[in-house]
Amino acid sequence: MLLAIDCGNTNTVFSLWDGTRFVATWRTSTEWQRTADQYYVWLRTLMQFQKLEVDITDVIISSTVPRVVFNLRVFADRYFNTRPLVVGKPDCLLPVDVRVDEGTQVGPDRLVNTVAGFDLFGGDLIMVDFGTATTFDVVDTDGAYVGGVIAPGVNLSLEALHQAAAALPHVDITKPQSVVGTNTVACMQSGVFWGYVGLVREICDRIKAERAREMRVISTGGLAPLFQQSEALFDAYQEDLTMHGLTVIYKYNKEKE
Ligand SMILES: Nc1ncnc2c1ncn2[C@@H]1O[C@H](COP(=O)(O)OP(=O)(O)O)[C@@H](O)[C@H]1O
Ligand SMILES: CC(C)(COP(=O)(O)O)[C@@H](O)C(=O)NCCC(=O)O
Ligand SMILES: [K+]
Repeated sequence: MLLAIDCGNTNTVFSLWDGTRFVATWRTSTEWQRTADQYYVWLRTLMQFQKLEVDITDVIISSTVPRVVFNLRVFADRYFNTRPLVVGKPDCLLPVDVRVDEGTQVGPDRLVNTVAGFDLFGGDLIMVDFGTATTFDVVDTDGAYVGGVIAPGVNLSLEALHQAAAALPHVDITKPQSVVGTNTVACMQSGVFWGYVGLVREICDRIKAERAREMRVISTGGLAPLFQQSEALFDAYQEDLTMHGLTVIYKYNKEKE
């Protein structure tokens, strides 16, 4: 059984994959101080709770936080006696090219999203991932990652307003009833929600114009449905995109062994 770990700047997702489907998925906050033993106790408890008696033989990791990788490697080695595949490291092969400026360390999550997108939808894609940051990954006709865009995340934008302005409260994002807010919370939600709708539309239009071709826009991440519902910004929404990409990369490396 494969354990796939997707570590973002806010949350880390663990999924068990039996070769055809995900049998379980758990989420924890990302903390680089967490030790291998802590991961194991946490995972073991959840597996017992779901009465999952499975043998984990392989581990693959994608992490946008370099510091957590050390403890996750120890975790894989100590408890599952396996050397994990770590996306972005030279010994983890990718089924697609990466065409960016020399020396650029592309976020592994963006590489994984590219692989997943190409596998599910083919080439000429814009993958939009609503994480801590909102990333746009441009997938070429042949599946290559050719760059993209990084924007502040939805919650990060709201949090920045709260942090920087004494009179602005902590606010959760929802779709506002109208553009003109008649209270502070509504004003903040409007700024971020409609600002984001504009941001996504403008960036996608400009990418398509710059590349002079039609491209499909695929969204992922917890907040993607909020924008999809009203504004039809995306051609498709794919919930477990990053996890899917991890399984594709795992299979590719197994075949190459
Ligand atoms: N389903 C959801 N509804 C609302 N907020 C969400 C949902 N999923 C994630 N978030 C929020 O979106 C932000 C990014 O989360 P996540 O996608 O896990 O980021 P990352 O991959 O960077 O760790 C966080 O602030 C998180 O609390
Ligand atoms: C842009 C990101 C912070 C997004 O991370 P996330 O929101 O998923 O935690 C991450 O992909 C990253 O650190 N990238 C490195 C720079 C680059 O991709 O060019
Ligand atoms: K992510």
